Amino acid sequence: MPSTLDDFEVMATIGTGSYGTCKKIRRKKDGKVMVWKEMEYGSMTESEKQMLVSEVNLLRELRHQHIVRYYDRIIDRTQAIIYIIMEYCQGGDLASIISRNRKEGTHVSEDFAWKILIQATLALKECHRRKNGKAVLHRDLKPANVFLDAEANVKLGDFGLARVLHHEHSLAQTYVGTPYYMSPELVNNQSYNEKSDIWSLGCMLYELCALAPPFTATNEGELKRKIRIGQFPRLPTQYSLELDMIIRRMIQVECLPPRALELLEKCSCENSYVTTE
Ligand SMILES: CN(C)CCCNS(=O)(=O)c1cccc(Nc2nc(OCC3CCCCC3)c3[nH]cnc3n2)c1
Repeated sequence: MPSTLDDFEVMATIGTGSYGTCKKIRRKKDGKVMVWKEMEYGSMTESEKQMLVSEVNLLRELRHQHIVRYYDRIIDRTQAIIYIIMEYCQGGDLASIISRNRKEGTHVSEDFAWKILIQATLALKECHRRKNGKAVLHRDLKPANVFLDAEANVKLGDFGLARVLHHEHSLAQTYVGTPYYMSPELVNNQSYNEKSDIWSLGCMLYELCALAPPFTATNEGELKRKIRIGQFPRLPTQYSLELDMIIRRMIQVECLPPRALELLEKCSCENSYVTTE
């Protein structure tokens, strides 16, 4: 029996992203707390709607302890809105942690940084594991898309939605924001691939620790130049050389960054945080 909007009650609006609004909801039949993301599709062309359908179908296939679980979708054809129903992450997002640390002049611990690194890399490994020849790329890895559950375990969110967003009519096209995590492939107008996700993950982990992205600039041209050069400061000295080195491996221009699997092999000799899969 497909879900309908009446099966849920809205508890609160969590926020609005580049694709629409995210609301905290409760399923009436059992009280389970979830979220739904509302996306208007009225201005999409047929091919863009097809892309949306295929991205949502890909979300349905992603089942992993460190990826936000997709539960269902409801299509309201009268309002041309699709509601994507997903797992609620009680711990919020990393963007909120970074902005709080910036304000208070504090830093996440080394243990926390390793935990996020390993769990997010496990999530990417799962997505990049080719399923019938088609890897699922995130395409928009950033602190606002990395959530935490009640035990501060990573839940990677909003997979694939970025591709839907960058259709020519979407609001996201007018979405402002400097692309600090732009990978060398994108700087050189090459196609986005798994290693672009790893590059963005490295930039995100760097910002989690240093409270600033590795590459900053006042305009896109300067940012692209800095990314091509690929030099950035070491993490704050409270963080180990090992952590700095592994993040540096992910943000490498000359030789492409490692794949998720290579990273995890490297982590397993560094730390005992690697969760058993
Ligand atoms: C824009 N900011 C001020 C955000 C304020 C809100 N803080 S926060 O740190 O995201 C926060 C606070 C408490 C709970 C949750 N849980 C949560 N949030 C999601 O998306 C948030 C949404 C992402 C796009 C932009 C708008 C917000 C989820 N997606 C799938 N499961 C989700 N669980 C998040």
